[in-house]
Amino acid sequence: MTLRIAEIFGPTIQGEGALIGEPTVFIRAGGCDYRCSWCDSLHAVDSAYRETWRPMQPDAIWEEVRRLSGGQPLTVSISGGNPAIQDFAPVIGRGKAEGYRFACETQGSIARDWFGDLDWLVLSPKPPSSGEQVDWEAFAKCVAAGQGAGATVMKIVIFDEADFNWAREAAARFPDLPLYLQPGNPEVDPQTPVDLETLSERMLWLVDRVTEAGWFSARVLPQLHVFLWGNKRGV
Ligand SMILES: C[S@@+](CC[C@H](N)C(=O)[O-])C[C@H]1O[C@@H](n2cnc3c(N)ncnc32)[C@H](O)[C@@H]1O
Ligand SMILES: Nc1nc2[nH]cc(C(=O)O)c2c(=O)[nH]1
Ligand code: SF4
Ligand SMILES: [Mg+2]
Repeated sequence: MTLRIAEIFGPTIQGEGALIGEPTVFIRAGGCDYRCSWCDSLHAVDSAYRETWRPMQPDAIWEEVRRLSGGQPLTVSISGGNPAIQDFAPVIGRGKAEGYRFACETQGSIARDWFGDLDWLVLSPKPPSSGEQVDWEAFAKCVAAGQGAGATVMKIVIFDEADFNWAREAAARFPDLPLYLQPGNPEVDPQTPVDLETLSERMLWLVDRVTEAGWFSARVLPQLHVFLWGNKRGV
């Protein structure tokens, strides 16, 4: 069995959500069933990049993670694209046998049995600004598939007032999931430097909105890696 892999990189730090700041190696799967208007990982989504995705056996993927981490167990972050398109069970199995932990980032459109093998399942339903429409039945199946997982959390990207209002309703559907909000980064071209002032303004706006609304169950975090490295790949 081979998997389509866009990149494997690290160790770096997890820049988003519940595990922010934690050293991690990323496995980025190629291919996505969504086309978010502001996707910051188009090189793992757009079929124009297809020929850059490597077909890899689970053993080869695992060897690369082990090499990058020097054989020292850490948290492996599986992202994409949508990693749920493919079967990561064999990779997770190999890693867990060696004491590694696993987190996975997915939009929650496709449920997988292996979600239950994860230490962290990060479900990131997409707000209106993405141009995508959430299938809440499929999303609920992802939550159910993650039951055996160490923890399942929700992470929502917010660009504007419409996204904010949508996020409040989305969060209310799953009140038991710990909730992370992150401001959207409007500049996703790897060639264009990010404007730190714009990012700070967006973060401040979101903090203001959350506090004004008395939304005290939410945590608001920036994309730390974008502040540090902009849209550079492989970090
Ligand atoms: C690139 S996606 C890959 C995993 C999966 N497809 C998903 O969307 O959850 C990883 C995370 O980056 C977030 N993201 C993508 N583009 C972004 C942007 N322009 N600004 C802020 N977050 C973004 C997504 O919402 C998701 O939470
Ligand atoms: N450092 C770092 N943190 C991240 N958190 C989520 C990422 C992703 O693209 O899935 C990401 C990424 O690409 N780099
Ligand atoms: S679901 Fe994730 S990887 Fe797919 S297009 Fe949207 S942000 Fe990008
Ligand atoms: Mg990213």
